[in-house]
Amino acid sequence: MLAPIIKVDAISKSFGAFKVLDGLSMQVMPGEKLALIGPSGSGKTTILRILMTLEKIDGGHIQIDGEQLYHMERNGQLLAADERHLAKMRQKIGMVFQLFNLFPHKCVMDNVTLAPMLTKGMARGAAEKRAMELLDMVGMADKAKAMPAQLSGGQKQRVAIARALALSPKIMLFDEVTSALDPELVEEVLNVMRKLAAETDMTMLLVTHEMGFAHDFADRVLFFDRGRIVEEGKPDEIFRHPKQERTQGFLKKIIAAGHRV
Ligand SMILES: Nc1ncnc2c1ncn2[C@@H]1O[C@H](COP(=O)(O)OP(=O)(O)OP(=O)(O)O)[C@@H](O)[C@H]1O
Repeated sequence: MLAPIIKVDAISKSFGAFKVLDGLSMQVMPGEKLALIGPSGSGKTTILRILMTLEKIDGGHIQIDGEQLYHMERNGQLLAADERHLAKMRQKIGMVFQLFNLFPHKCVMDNVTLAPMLTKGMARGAAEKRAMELLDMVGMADKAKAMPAQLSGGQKQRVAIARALALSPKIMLFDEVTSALDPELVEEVLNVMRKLAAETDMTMLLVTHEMGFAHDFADRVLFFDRGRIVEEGKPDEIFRHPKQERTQGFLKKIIAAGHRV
């Protein structure tokens, strides 16, 4: 039996008095392509940031690739995080953000090679060779010497994807990666993600408001509402035959706004 690569068990997370995640549990199998959908503020970004260790949890358990991310005390409190352990776990995961977050003063090539050289001690030559393969894969090999400011949003995002892949993660997290793009640039980024999904066996989690893409891309769709997963299923089940009223209401609004689901 294949074991889940991500196991989230009853986690909670509050920002001040506001409970963003409320006993959230989910499991992801290796190689699965998951879409996380749901209303604004339902906790989708927060769970990705937690998996990436950019946010800590208040309670619950997370296992990634067979190892606990955090250790808890008996009373359920988080023990002080072991930074070396977290750094090791973080290398299993790549994340692409809505706003690219490229290093503005570094060229495309240096953006991609920095992490492998710094965190894995990779030699420059090997890091550049790998970076060129990745830039080629996202169609950006001819821009290796360009600075981020010279690129379109779609090009920046494709570089950000190459950069996230440079540490050869087992899991890739995509947080609304096309939301900040002009409409005509969305497709070039989605095409890279389609290619990644088709050509690699990476586990991919995608937070998106592009329901049409979520439908085509995902093996399984999770519908989030108020910090919990209210419904999950295959794309056709969720998009064509949602069972829960809240899922139905959410999709109705999306369709009424003229979007494809
Ligand atoms: N660092 C933070 N400090 C305070 N509040 C936060 C922080 N991060 C997120 N929140 C709040 O937590 C809630 C959930 O945010 P989250 O970004 O996870 O939702 P989301 O489902 O991804 O929404 P969206 O689709 O709008 O991105 C929001 O109300 C947000 O304002």
